[in-house]
Amino acid sequence: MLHSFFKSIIFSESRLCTATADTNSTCCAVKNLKLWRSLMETCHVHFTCKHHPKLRVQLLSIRLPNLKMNIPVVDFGAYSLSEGDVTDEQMRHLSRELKAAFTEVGFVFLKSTGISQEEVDRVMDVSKKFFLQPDELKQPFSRKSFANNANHGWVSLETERLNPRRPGDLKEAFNTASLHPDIKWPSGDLADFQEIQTSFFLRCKELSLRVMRVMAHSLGLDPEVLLSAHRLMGTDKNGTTLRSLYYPPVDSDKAKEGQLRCGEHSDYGTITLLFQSSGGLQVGSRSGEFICAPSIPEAVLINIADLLQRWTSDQFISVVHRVLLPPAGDSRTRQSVAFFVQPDDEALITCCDGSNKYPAVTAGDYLIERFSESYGRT
Ligand SMILES: O=C(O)CCC(=O)C(=O)O
Ligand SMILES: [Fe+2]
Repeated sequence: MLHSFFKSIIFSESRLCTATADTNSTCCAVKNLKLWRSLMETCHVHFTCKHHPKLRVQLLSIRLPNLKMNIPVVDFGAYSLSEGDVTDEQMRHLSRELKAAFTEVGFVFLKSTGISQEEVDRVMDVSKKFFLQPDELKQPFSRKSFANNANHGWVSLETERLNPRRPGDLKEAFNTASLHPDIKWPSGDLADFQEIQTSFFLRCKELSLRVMRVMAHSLGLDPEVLLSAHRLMGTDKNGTTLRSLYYPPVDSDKAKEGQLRCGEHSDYGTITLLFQSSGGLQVGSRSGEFICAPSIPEAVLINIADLLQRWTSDQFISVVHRVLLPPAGDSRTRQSVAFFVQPDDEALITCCDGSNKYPAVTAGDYLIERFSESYGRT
């Protein structure tokens, strides 16, 4: 029976679906997952099997309760920061892999990027040293206290709500958003803070430019469409930010109702590069369920952010993610380092397929709007 045929597919994909057909027959089609996915995303579709052209199936109601989603792992060795340019064949291969990840999952682990674990550890160690100081010593570096860049600096515990419907996130952050020579940096025991943050920022910037080149290729675009909108990373005319995050031990009795380490959100800009000290990140599936993302040593987790989703007219998807509180009694801390790639403030983001699916917006205005949601309109 066609109905039971659907059921068997449904269970093998961990999805539920109700289907009816206008004829009774068995069918061997829909083996192609890609085709199946696009069917699943559209309600009330009619489907004709290529092996049984007379068979017409109508899917009536569709539920996607448990998409078993894996974040793909892609070897970026051919275009790692220690290599020169890629060959055409390597570019085609990487483009195919990144495109599949960014259109289907929105996240990818990149291995062999050229950024070493030692470099990541150095940023985490110096950041932790900063966070473990008393608040009075961190206060002079607070976000909003830097004249030339409103996003640069320290964000104290519970200040940001990445999900504005929840209490403030149980995390601290330090945003390196400006590399301007006038910026005041921690000194004394933290004399190497500036050098470590700055050099890591520049490494992430180089990797991002390479990833954007591959992404443009995968979309059949001139690489300049993306690259020319990211000329000013590291200046005060571009919102790109290297953010060190510190999640202190949590006393679950004291946490507020609904409070998380990092509330549900999608990122704002182009892409985000994420380095994690341990697991804890959860990524939303299309069904709305959250799946735990592993922490893979030496791999960089890269995700699509909202402006790039608009830019690509939803070809690349920006996916919601969060960090839960640790289980009761688990007093471990967590650290991560995120590099948020943002287009130049003045860059006008229009749909790259020429459609008007989203109105044009300048990257700077868009970012200010998103900050006002997560930090409150003050
Ligand atoms: O700490 C993490 O792993 C995730 C942080 C995050 O998603 C963010 O700050 O946007
Ligand atoms: Fe995020």
